[in-house]
Amino acid sequence: MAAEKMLPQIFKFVDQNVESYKALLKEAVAIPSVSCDPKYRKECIRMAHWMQNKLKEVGASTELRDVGFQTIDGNEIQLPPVVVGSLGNDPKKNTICVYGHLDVQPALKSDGWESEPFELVERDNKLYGRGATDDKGPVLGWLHAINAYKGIGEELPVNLKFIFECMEESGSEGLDELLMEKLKPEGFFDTVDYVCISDNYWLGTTKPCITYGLRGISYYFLEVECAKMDLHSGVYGGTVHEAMSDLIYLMNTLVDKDGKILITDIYKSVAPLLESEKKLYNSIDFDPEAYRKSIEAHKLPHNGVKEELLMHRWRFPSLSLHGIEGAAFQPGAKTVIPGKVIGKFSIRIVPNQEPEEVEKLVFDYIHKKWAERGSPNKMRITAQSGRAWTENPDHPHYQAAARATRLIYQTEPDMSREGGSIPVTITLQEASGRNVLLLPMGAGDDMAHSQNEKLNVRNYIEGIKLFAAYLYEVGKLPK
Ligand SMILES: NCC(=O)N[C@@H](Cc1c[nH]cn1)C(=O)O
Ligand SMILES: [Zn+2]
Ligand SMILES: [Zn+2]
Repeated sequence: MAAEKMLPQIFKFVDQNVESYKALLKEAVAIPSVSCDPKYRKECIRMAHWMQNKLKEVGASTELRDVGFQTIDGNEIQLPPVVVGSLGNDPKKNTICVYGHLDVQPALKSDGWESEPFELVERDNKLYGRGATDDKGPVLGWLHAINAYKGIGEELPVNLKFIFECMEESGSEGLDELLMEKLKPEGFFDTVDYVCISDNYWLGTTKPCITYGLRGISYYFLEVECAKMDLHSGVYGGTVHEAMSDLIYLMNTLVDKDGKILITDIYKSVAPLLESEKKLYNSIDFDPEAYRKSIEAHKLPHNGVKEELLMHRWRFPSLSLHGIEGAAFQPGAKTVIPGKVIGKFSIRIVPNQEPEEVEKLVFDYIHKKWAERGSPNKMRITAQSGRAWTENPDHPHYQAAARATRLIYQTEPDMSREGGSIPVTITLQEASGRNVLLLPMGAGDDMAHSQNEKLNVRNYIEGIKLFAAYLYEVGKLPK
């Protein structure tokens, strides 16, 4: 069927099935697949099985690939399997490899959610729930787009390959090895022509974008131990070198009040800013004041200048302090000296910083500061890292995605980069040797990782249409 007829029929089909799309997202959100907490590991495994069944229902052949174990505090814990699948193998059609993740960040109602985080609730045309936008909604979007072709009795315009994991929020453990040491030698990528990931967001709330860069992440666990147990501060205070004081000292040496990272030589390998690149930021649709208001921040750094803010989000590294395990974080005046505390911080790394080089700089710096501190306590630092990624946005693949976006949103998408990280992106680029593209579904105010994460009904539904149109446009690219 010609495009002029087929796509409108698909869009109509999507509009007629909105309630079933919401119901499926509700089912997915109800599985608390929190990957960072071993307590929820069974749920991550359940999530992988759930996804495998959903893929089977759309006709894909699938398998669950074992990626082994993770060591936490000396204990081996089973990693969730990776869902690998394929749908169609017509040699005349292009093949797209779609990646997404079904694990989520932790969430408790008591963190400040207005409703239960693992119960999808609709308020004001927004679907609230942990994972709604990151990344369960977009992953389900692919299933719905495939189903829409089936629903109107049309063949898919492309072959599809799928990689869905349940450990992305925790460093994608085991996935790189699966891709490079198993799937690639087995020939999984031999037929892949394009790679597409929908796991990021628009820059703002109205204008769609297509994304060609991600920062990497280098995440640190900084542990200080002063005693084998927690101690009464009235009984022991004044008689021990406290772990928490040491940790706060170390953490306070990392970054200044304006966000400048204080680690020696950390900026040395950051790619220099080219004159041609500077111009790109100018044309991006980004309103610093609306951004400030959306997070209710008092003042933005870099004097709130749009270009500076975008550069510090996309192409310069940033260091964030995340929290302290073992600290008394609950309400109330707990008078304890923690025996062991683990400080958590991360650096979003950028081209041309390599994780190994950054880790070495951080370890050397922390050991130097520790020596200066002269504490008798035990200190240990460990890291897990993923690389930054950039792609060529002038590729026909990006032009196809731009055509699909224009069709759905009647506007030219911004070509954006993203401050967040999806560690496997660069591995997919290397494993396939193909152009990789990020096609976001959600809006910039979706509050992924935060309280009251949501996905606008409009973004979900138009996003499904966008995926269907993208499949069509890539189907038209020369083989
Ligand atoms: N939507 C992508 C995303 O949120 N990725 C995480 C990845 C992560 C978390 N911990 C280590 N890596 C991110 O925080 O960017
Ligand atoms: Zn994500
Ligand atoms: Zn995330």
